Amino acid sequence: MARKYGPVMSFRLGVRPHIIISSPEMARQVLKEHDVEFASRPLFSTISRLVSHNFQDLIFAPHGERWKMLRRVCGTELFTASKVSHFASTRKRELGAFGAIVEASAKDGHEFDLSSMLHEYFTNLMTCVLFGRKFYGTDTPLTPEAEAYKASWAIQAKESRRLFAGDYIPAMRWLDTLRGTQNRLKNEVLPARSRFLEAVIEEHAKDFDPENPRDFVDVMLTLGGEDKLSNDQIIALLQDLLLAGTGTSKGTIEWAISELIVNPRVQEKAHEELDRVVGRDRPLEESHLNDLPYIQAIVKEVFRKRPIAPLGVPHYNDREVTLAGYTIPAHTTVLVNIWAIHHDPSVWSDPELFLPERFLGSDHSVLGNDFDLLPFSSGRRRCVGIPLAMPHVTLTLAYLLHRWSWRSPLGKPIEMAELAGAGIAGVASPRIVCASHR
Ligand code: HEM
Repeated sequence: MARKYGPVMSFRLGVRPHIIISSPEMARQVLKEHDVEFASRPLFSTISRLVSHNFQDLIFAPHGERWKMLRRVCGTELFTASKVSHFASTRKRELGAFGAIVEASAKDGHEFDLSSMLHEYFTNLMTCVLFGRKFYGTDTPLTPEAEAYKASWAIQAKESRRLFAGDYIPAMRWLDTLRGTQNRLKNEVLPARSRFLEAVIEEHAKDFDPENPRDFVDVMLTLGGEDKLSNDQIIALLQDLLLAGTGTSKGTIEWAISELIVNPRVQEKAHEELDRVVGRDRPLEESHLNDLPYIQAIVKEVFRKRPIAPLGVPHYNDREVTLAGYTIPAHTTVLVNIWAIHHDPSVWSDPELFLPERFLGSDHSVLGNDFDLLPFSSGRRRCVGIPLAMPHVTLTLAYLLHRWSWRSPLGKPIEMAELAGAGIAGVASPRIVCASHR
């Protein structure tokens, strides 16, 4: 479509005007030249209320004072280099627990469902970093409140895949009411979330040490002055970080392992590098990652070929903007087609091939400075979790390759189709794989 209609395509969905941007130059204009003007978010009544915890969060916040405060808290308190290294021991512990599960499942050449294991591992990793609790694989049964909270996630995931008629044609809002979404939201999702997370915050408040925070809730409780967060804001932020920090990393690793299975030459080169730098008899440590340029190139190539958020997160302009000669009316939803940019043959040679070598010796960055590589987007709304996402993804992939060789079960080739839903381009079917110990 991008090739047929050009780098700026406009269309209407009901009452809402949209544009889709599909070239690096137009992405630069939107995310850099006109960064402030396009820095807001469209509000969808049903779904926004659901995921934003009654419009208290960061991801869906319009560009304004509340967004600036939450973003500042993330940048200066949560995702600093020192906080990220503070959680290295949590990463090591959770990776070890995940490794034991893979080891047991891979025994005797059995096939197993890597997708559900990754889901549980990344959820545990994030909930430990956020509030020091695990939801999967614990010896102690979950409390009824924790079970209800976990169940509310499944409802949210299901509801957020839907399109709500009333968001596009206000006269049809009755249809959404009839479907019962508002009621499920009011009566099940929001109360379950509040009950569990309120209790977590109260428990933390009893005995936290500001000098030695155990997790993000402790850090948030130490904030004062203009950065002081209400309990509702803490809940909304925890919800955002859990939402943004699990499916994205899980999906990226699923694609990485899939690409390595269908590209055994690349997997072999990755094994060679790991054997040379780490060796098979030593455990892989986070400190090895800087010495693994080929693994890093694989991660970049996965981000390029399989961007997990192919249309990013929608941007929005509160005022009319002139963009490269086009008049973009106020209240337009702006989507940057990251997928099209990453597959543009005028920018990338053989874009359909999986070639990590294209990044060896190149200073191409995924941080939003190069507008032809935008897995985390760019500008003021760029992903705030990059400092955590990079070690989560790179360390997990290096660990999985260091310990095992990966292949598809005999007679069951890996399905490489993409499944788009709620803005995430996940794998179309769970990754059923075999792994042999190296
Ligand atoms: C593979 C991993 C990840 C990818 C590819 C990714 C990608 C993205 C993208 C494309 C956006 C939209 C930026 C825009 O609107 O222009 C975004 C926003 C965001 N991401 Fe990530 N992300 C990842 C992991 C994480 C993690 C681990 C966290 C935090 C724990 C996180 C937190 C956020 C938040 C809070 C926003 C909203 C920022 C705002 O609206 O100001 N992400 N991410």
